[in-house]
Amino acid sequence: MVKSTRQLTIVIKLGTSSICDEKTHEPLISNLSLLVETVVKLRRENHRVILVSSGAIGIGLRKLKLEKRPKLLSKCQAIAAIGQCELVALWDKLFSLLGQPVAQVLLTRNDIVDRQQYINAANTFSELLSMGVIPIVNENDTLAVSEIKFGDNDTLSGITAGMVNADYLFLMTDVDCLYDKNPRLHPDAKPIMVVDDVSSLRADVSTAGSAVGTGGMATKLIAAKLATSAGVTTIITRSSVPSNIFHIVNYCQSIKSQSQTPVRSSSPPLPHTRHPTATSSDDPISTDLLAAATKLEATKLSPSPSSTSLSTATAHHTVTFVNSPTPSQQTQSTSTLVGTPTSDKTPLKVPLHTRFLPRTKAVRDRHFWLLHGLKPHGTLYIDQGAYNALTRSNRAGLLPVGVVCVHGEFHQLEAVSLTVLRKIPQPQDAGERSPSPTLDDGSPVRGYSVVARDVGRAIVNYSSLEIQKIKGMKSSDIKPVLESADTEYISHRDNTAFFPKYENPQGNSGDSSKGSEDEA
Ligand SMILES: Nc1ncnc2c1ncn2[C@@H]1O[C@H](COP(=O)(O)OP(=O)(O)O)[C@@H](O)[C@H]1O
Ligand SMILES: N[C@@H](CCC(=O)OP(=O)(O)O)C(=O)O
Repeated sequence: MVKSTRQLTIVIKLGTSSICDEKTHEPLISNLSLLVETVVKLRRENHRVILVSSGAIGIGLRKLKLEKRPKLLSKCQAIAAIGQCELVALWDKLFSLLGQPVAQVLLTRNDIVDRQQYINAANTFSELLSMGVIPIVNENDTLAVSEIKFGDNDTLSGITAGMVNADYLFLMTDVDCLYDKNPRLHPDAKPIMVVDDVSSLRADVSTAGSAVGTGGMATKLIAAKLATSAGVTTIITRSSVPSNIFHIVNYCQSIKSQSQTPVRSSSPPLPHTRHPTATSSDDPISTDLLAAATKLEATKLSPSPSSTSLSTATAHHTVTFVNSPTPSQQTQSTSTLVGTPTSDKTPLKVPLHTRFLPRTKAVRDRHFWLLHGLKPHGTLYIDQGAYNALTRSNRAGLLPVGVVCVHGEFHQLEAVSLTVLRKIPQPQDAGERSPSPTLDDGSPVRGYSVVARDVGRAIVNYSSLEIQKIKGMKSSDIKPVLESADTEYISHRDNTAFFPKYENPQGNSGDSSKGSEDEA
């Protein structure tokens, strides 16, 4: 049972490797049944659950008695169509045995690029959840070609979790957690228990996973980054013991409630992970991470004044409670429950998992959609003045004067990525020798250097061709140059959004703005 006084929204993503056998592609009926039991228990406790289920292609392969995925896209799409039918029938059958209604939701990226359709999808989820139904989500593989594909269900689950403002996203897979390297290839891989910021994580996720899975760990990290930015606690854990979800949620909830209360100065030093080998059993493992994690989250809840600025922007610290266990710890770890006492002095029993901490300042609703629902069709390179104007507390829109360079071809009302450039100061004295500005850092313009790439998104009011003509100009020049000017803004402030790391750089009041920001 989940010890939460309020209703939680939990998104559970199950990868292909957890749904069907890697070689035979036979459905893993016992796994699926256990998951169904867990989800139904959560429902009976009044929590809201969404299942993101992969497996259409795997199940389709088995139905057609094919050994592996064909290379041809249209063949894969046909197989997915066959498999999806069987997959949802299987889920429906299992949930029906326990009287739980389900609904199928198939999405492509294109479906959520349009704001109204995004809202429609969010409203449908909301209705289904309030009816007590379990939405079962998959990518609509039959329609999705590369340009309009999420590409993997990890990303889709991250977007779904953000869309419904979930409390938890569980990425259930065939390993216990994230390791510092692939445990299938490296038996000495070390588990990573808590991640504060995915961007600064040091783990090798470059190697592929199971034969049936799509993205391996790399796409799980993308999903974790996406979901945590929306305030969703994200967990990677093994799928074969779904009831672990209860232990993990209880553990996280108790950390949350403890982090609201002052941390005692007698908190023990940061403990080490206790885990025998990289490829562990399914037994729940207890750790004594609670106090340390509580301490960490208390720090997050009352952060010290930030010293982050754009030019010096560094990622938050990453906490990876990683340690090579000594042989004595190895023996101890599987058998002893060493939870740090909670307020009621009960040790907590926690199965192995990786927990990605949610951002305290969550990106929600329209901003989440701008950053993650849209697909950028090009890049606008803006100067630092424009960046300051767009991110200060009384945010401005983007004017032509702040745009230095345009890359890609796009139409009006399409989305672009934003990159910030800085002008390299030139020596006053012409005789003074200084390094001539170069394009070494990948800057598209001589005399400028790149401060930060892909800091945010903007929906533009002018096409790339039009912006090429008016970039660097005053707004009053738009009409003479383009012969018409619907708006002075290249992008309205409601149509721009910045990733959390770049959202509010310190000292960016906009007061000292010059040039573009004067106008903005
Ligand atoms: N650093 C890592 N830590 C854990 N697993 C990793 C890591 N790097 C690669 N992997 C691989 O990722 C796999 C899980 O991804 P994947 O096969 O796509 O699963 P799913 O079908 O559940 O999405 C694991 O089986 C593992 O082999
Ligand atoms: N939509 C595809 C799954 C794609 C996918 O992301 O698979 P996985 O990496 O196993 O979660 C299918 O249903 O087969």
